[in-house]
Amino acid sequence: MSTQEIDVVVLGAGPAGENVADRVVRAGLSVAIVESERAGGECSYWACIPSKALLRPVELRAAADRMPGVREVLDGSGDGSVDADAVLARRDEFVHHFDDSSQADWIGSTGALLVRGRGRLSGERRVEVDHDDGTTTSLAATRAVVVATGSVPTMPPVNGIHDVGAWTNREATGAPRVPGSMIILGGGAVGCELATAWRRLGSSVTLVQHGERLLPTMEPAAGERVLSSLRDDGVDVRLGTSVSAVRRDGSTVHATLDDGGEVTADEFVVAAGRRPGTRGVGLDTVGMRDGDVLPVDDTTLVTGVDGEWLYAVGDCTDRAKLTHMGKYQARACADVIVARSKGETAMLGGRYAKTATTAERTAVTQVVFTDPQVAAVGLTERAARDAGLDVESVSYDIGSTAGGSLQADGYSGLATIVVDRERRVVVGATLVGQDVTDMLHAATVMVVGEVPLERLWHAVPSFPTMSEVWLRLLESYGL
Ligand SMILES: Cc1cc2nc3c(=O)[nH]c(=O)nc-3n(C[C@H](O)[C@H](O)[C@H](O)COP(=O)(O)OP(=O)(O)OC[C@H]3O[C@@H](n4cnc5c(N)ncnc54)[C@H](O)[C@@H]3O)c2cc1C
Ligand SMILES: NC(=O)c1ccc[n+]([C@@H]2O[C@H](COP(=O)([O-])OP(=O)(O)OC[C@H]3O[C@@H](n4cnc5c(N)ncnc54)[C@H](O)[C@@H]3O)[C@@H](O)[C@H]2O)c1
Repeated sequence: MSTQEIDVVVLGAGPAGENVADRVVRAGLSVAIVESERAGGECSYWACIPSKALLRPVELRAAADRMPGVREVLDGSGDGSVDADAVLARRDEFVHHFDDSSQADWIGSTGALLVRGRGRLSGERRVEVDHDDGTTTSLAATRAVVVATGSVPTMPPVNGIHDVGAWTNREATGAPRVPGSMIILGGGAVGCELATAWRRLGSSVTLVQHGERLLPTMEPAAGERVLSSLRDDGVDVRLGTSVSAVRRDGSTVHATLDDGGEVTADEFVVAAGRRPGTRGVGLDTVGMRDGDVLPVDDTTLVTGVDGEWLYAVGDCTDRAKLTHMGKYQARACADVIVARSKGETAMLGGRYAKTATTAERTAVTQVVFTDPQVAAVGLTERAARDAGLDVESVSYDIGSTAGGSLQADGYSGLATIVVDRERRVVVGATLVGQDVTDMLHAATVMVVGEVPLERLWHAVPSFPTMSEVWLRLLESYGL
């Protein structure tokens, strides 16, 4: 078997891997990117894109129902209904009917070489790719190997879970028709978004979350408001319990809850978190354990492996498992590889060097597309206190701004900032409400820029927009 030499080999053509490849090629290095399923990764076909394609129509319909003069001309029903078949058809367009040729063409257009097959490390700077036809390609990376193999769903220890045809995010975002009913296990972002979408598309939904809160890593108000909205929609939310056993009896799944109760449905959906997709990736050939998280430093270099040649980006690092954060890591990773290849290592230092993933620790951003939406950046009050910061948080009702009251009748929303009292800067912000997603970036700039409150005072929000809430928050803090 001959070995092909190439500067950089990337394992996995999800959003993180693709972005490393694109940026490294643009800097003049040669790149092979290995993909075992579809170019574009989980995000494009079974995660971000199809879920948002399901959510946007039901969100828009709910917004229209909050707007007199619009709701009356829709269909007169005012019941929040949408044409589910049309929604599913549009979802199918967004995932290109699972055809990845346009993504593959894009990779080709960057100048990177797309290698179809399952890649695995086979020692220092070596990668072997097993193809479907039984052949193997051997690659030698002269500069670097980047692992970007994403994540896979966690299957909790529930008796019978492997025998009931449980759905993961794949079946749950790709369902060809609206299921009559479903039980969703897990009340994180996946569980809450799927419950919102499928309930409003017509399914009966039971959501089981073992903690006392939905969206437990976010500010408490986020989970509380999403809980209240899901219950108003008719979702049966069970908090503080889990499923101990499941069994399928014909078309019905029976789930036994920890408290002894039983719920039944057509489908059982697992949304209980994700673990790094590193099984069979050959980590054992470079001194790590197969299936482990890939620990990285702030420059995305894998720690504990000598020679500065192995990097990891995206979900497989088990940091913030979000597409945009994976792409942020990817940009840093590419620039680090290029800098090392040119011997320009002096530029690698510094908290705000382009090659540092500082925001991973201080300014992770996330939008959960429930109704209300939740948009958050940086630290929650609790996380800030746990980090030893002296903080105070203030909240303001977005519906009390003129922009909020114009946005929808009875607009309900809450904005919260977490202020570092000593430095007088915002270290975290959370917005909960209709149409708040695009307000997040203002908060992100505040947090990353560490803009002092006294300077923020001069960032005058336009009237009448919901951004006036930023001014009201400063006033509430005492400015
Ligand atoms: C239902 C759902 C909704 C989500 N919604 C959002 C959202 O709205 N916004 C957001 O920011 N994030 C969202 N996420 C998270 C987001 O999908 C992930 O953070 C993102 O896909 C991670 O990108 P990645 O490139 O690290 O991995 P992936 O997208 O998982 O891509 C990894 C790629 O590597 C390939 N691969 C794996 N092993 C090998 C191998 N050995 N050889 C070759 N190729 C291999 C895989 O086939 C895959 O194509 C959502 C997740 C889920 C489950
Ligand atoms: N819009 C977005 O940004 C978006 C949307 C979906 C997913 N994602 C990302 O994808 C990743 C995976 O999301 P997720 O929601 O699957 O994971 P998660 O870890 O965020 O949430 C899983 C939830 O399931 C609960 N849980 C775990 N085991 C359970 C059990 N046995 N019984 C009952 N509840 C149980 C946990 O308490 C937790 O609340 C996350 O990192 C998330 O941020 C992002």
